Amino acid sequence: MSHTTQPFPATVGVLGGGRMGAGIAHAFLVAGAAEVVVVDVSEEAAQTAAARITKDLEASLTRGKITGELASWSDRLTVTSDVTAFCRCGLVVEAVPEDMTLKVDSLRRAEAQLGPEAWLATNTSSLSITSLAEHLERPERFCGLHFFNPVPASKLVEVVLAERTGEELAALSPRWVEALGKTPVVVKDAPGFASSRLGVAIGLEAIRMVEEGVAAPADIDNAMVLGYKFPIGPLALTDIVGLDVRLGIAEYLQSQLGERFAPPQLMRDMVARGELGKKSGKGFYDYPER
Ligand SMILES: NC(=O)c1ccc[n+]([C@@H]2O[C@H](COP(=O)([O-])OP(=O)(O)OC[C@H]3O[C@@H](n4cnc5c(N)ncnc54)[C@H](O)[C@@H]3O)[C@@H](O)[C@H]2O)c1
Repeated sequence: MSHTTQPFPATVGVLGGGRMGAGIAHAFLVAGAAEVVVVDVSEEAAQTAAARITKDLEASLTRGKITGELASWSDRLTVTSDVTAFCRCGLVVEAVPEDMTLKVDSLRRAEAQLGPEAWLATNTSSLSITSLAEHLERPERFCGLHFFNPVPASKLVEVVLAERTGEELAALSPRWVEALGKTPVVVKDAPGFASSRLGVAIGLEAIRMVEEGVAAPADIDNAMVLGYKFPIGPLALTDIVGLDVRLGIAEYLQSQLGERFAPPQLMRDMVARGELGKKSGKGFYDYPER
């Protein structure tokens, strides 16, 4: 697939090559970006990110989602700890951990490398895009692109428009999402956007039900899957997202929307014990083979 047919910039940057960043890099590569530049915090983290993206590409090849030699994809991928590599990007998507101070610092460092015509986006799950934009030089060129996990298999991307997001970007960004083969949902910047607010509320209530001994995790999940046609139960989904990630989002929503988002003690205890869900091998369920 040629990048020239795509509405997104030919060279796309991703800041933070963790679970989401690697998936976002994979999505732009597969959709035909001429180059994807991933920047992580250290050389070691960059190597881990490169291995993660290569593994995703191999999986897509094995499943027949993409065809050709691995090299034809990996040759268009640059992974580095040097943020100046963003200077050739027309769009950078930030995907560092969910921490306001870290996000502001990271976005400012990325923006400083970009040309005046380049676009900047954040993959934050819950932080205010309008508040993040206050720290940027060009807030009109900044929006939220909220990808879902796992990125290759997820069809949804929330396009979050902040108060100062410009009209040009508001018109362009949903077209980028469509070019990735995904469906854009355009939302106004509000705590939790359209998805996390409701998804986290259901997840927290399910955890409170485990805490109160109402039912076992599998029974709570089955009630929603079989009774309400959820594709996956709220506790299994919390395991996939990561309890630590969800705890951070819940704390933020609590601060913005009130006590109904207060994280249950069980959730705090599990995070403190390192039971983070699928990625740690244990959450509400056990994952012997990660
Ligand atoms: N995990 C999910 O299900 C999910 C879904 C949607 C959105 N998000 C959001 O995506 C973002 C990333 O989440 P994740 O699950 O990929 O986290 P993660 O911990 O897997 O990855 C974060 C990456 O950022 C890197 N990093 C840390 N500090 C950095 C810095 N200063 N500069 C560059 N890189 C740095 C880390 O080394 C790591 O590779 C968060 O904002 C999260 O809320 C997560």
